[in-house]
Amino acid sequence: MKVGIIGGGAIGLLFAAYLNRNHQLTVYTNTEAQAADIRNQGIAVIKDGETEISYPHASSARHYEEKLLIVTVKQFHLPFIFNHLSPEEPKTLLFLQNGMGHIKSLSNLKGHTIYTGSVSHGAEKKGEREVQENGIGTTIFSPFPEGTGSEMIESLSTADFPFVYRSGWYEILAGKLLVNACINPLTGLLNVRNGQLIEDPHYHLLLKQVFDEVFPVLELGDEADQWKTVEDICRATSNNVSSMLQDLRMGRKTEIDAIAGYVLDLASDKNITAPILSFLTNAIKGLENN
Ligand SMILES: NC(=O)C1=CN([C@@H]2O[C@H](COP(=O)(O)OP(=O)(O)OC[C@H]3O[C@@H](n4cnc5c(N)ncnc54)[C@H](OP(=O)(O)O)[C@@H]3O)[C@@H](O)[C@H]2O)C=CC1
Ligand SMILES: CC(C)(CO)C(=O)C(=O)O
Repeated sequence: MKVGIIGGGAIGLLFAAYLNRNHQLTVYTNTEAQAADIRNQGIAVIKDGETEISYPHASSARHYEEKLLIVTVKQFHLPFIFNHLSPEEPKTLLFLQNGMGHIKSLSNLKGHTIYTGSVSHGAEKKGEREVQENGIGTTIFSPFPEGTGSEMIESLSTADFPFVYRSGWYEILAGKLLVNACINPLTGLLNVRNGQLIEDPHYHLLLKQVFDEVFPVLELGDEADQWKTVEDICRATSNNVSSMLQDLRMGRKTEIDAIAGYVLDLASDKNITAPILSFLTNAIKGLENN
């Protein structure tokens, strides 16, 4: 099957390399220079010190031919992508962004079949055509705002790179948002790997304070279960540099607005104050500026 991946970042490169094993892949990059690099030298996936190269097609075109497109750009790139997707013929679109800042605008994207995805793979971009795999996870996909499964997306699934269908996009995305709102700003501010948030007793306390503020805003399931999930993810991704810390280290804009900003807006709608999250948001924005 022909599959297009929009965005040649950490997640885009990882997905392109894995899916290219069984499908005809095209990675749509932001720049022609990156597309040429990928066409000439392939994508290098570094895992446990070993490097594997794969050769999907790459293009910097803004017209996407494939019926299935996986969108792996950051939240703040999406308005540009939406402008190019709107006039396209009906397609199946799978959006893999963390956070929920994009949810309102997805409703304005008419004519396409839309799925949201929650990704638990860990990936770190090491160069224009190099990605380090920090633990393979799962992609949970859900129809948005409602619908059924997708044979096309299901056919991507393999034992070592699974795609799992679950209805109920809100619970899936809000569950991931809770995790990201707790882990990403703190790791960004403290400049620590995810595992340190539970290994150091002081950081662990800070993590719990953020959780106690975010949980009542999102109103998600059982509190003890959700707290355990946050701790488990810190443990499972203990060597990961969170995507927010990666962005800060590379001098890039972070997804703080799509993650903490979304929670703060929701808190304000519900008349809940969230001073710790507000503090963290300003700290991250200050770090972005500097
Ligand atoms: N990395 C991870 O482990 C995880 C990431 N995610 C989510 O996945 C999404 C992507 O993350 P990640 O891959 O780390 O981010 P990156 O910043 O590494 O990648 C985003 C890519 O999109 C490219 N891009 C920007 N605009 C366009 C455009 N118009 N057309 C084509 N490409 C474009 C960027 O190019 P350029 O660099 O030239 O701007 C960049 O290569 C995020 O929303 C993140 O929250 C979710 C789970 C884990
Ligand atoms: C789950 C976590 C925190 C893993 O690093 C992540 O999604 C991210 O870094 O954005």
